[in-house]
Amino acid sequence: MANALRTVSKCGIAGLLSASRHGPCRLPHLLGQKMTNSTSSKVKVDLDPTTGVAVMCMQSPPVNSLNLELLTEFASTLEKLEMDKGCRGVIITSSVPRIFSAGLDILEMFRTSPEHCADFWKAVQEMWLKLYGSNLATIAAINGSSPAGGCLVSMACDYRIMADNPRYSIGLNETKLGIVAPYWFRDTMANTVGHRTTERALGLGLLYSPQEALEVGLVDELVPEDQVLTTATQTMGKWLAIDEHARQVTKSLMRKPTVDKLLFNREADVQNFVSFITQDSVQKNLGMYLKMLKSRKA
Ligand SMILES: CCCCCCC/C=C/C(=O)SCCNC(=O)CCNC(=O)[C@H](O)C(C)(C)COP(=O)(O)OP(=O)(O)OC[C@H]1O[C@@H](n2cnc3c(N)ncnc32)[C@H](O)[C@@H]1OP(=O)(O)O
Repeated sequence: MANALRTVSKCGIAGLLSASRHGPCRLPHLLGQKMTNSTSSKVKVDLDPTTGVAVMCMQSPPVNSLNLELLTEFASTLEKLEMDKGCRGVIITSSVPRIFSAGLDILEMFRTSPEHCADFWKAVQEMWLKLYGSNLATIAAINGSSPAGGCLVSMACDYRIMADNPRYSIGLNETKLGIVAPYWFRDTMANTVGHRTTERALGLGLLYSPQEALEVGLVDELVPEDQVLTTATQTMGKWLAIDEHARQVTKSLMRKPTVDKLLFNREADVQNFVSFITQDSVQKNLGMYLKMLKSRKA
C-alpha cells in the first residue's frame, strides 16, 4: 500500500493503474525535467518555480477546438508537468478571446477515415485520463465559452472559476449535434453535479449561462472577466496548503473508479466511437451542424 501511494504521488491515478498493470510508471525520462516559460504551438505553459504553479494556456485560434494536435500537446504537456518535481498545481485557461474551448474539433470526425477517427478518439481518451487522473491540483480558469469537450476539460479539473459574462456558456450539448456523450463524459458530469442534473443536461443538450452553471454546481465560482486568472492563482494557494499526500490520495479515492472504467475498456470504447461516428445518419447530423455554425456568421 505504501508503495502504491508513493506511486500515486508521482504518476496520478492513471499512473498507479499503469504501474500495477505494466510495471513502474511510464516516461521516467521526464522526471526532473524543468519547464519554465516554454512556448509550443497550441499550448503555452508557464511554470512559476517559486510557487510550483503552472499555467497551461490553450492558444489555438479561432476557437481552441480540440483537434488531434492540440489534444496530443495538451496531454504531453500535462504529463511533463506531472513528472516535474517542481510542479504542484496547474491552472488551465485560454488565450483566445471569449472562448475557453469550442470542444472537440468536429472536422476530425466529419468525413474522415475510420483509422483517423480511432486515432482522434485515443487522443481524447488520453487527454481526459491524464487530466481527470492527475495528481496535481488542477483549476479551470474558464475565460470564455466552453461547450462539450471544453466543458469536459473544465469538469476534469478539481475546481472551476468562470468569467461572469452572460454571453458565455458551458455544458455538454452533444445531443444538439445529434451525437451521444460517451459514458465517461456522463460520469464526469454526474460526479460534478449529480445524476438528475446530468440526466436533464445531457438529454436536452443544455448549455448553461455562467449564473445557471453556478446554480447547478457545474462551476464553483464566478468572477469578473479580468479576475479569472488572479482568482485561480489565489485559489490554488488554498489547494496547495493542504497536505500533498492527503490531497492526492483523497483525489484518487474519489476518481479512481471512474478512471478505471475507461482505462480497462479503452479499445472497446474506441471501437464503439468509430462505429457510431461513421454512421451515415451521424455524419449527416455533423454536416448539418457545421453548416449551421457557418450560416450563423452570414
Ligand atoms: C459514442 C461516442 C459518440 C461521439 C461523442 C462525441 C463527443 C463530442 C464532443 C464535442 O465536443 S463536439 C463539439 C461541440 N462543440 C460545439 O457545439 C461548439 C460549436 N461552436 C460554437 O458554438 C461557436 O463556434 C463558439 C465556440 C461559441 C464560438 O463562436 P464564435 O462566433 O466566436 O465563432 P464561430 O464563428 O462560430 O466559429 C469560428 C470558426 O470555428 C468553427 N468551429 C467552431 N466550433 C468548432 C468545432 N467544435 N469544431 C470545428 N470547427 C468549429 C466555425 O465553424 C467557424 O469556422 P469558419 O466558418 O470560420 O470556417
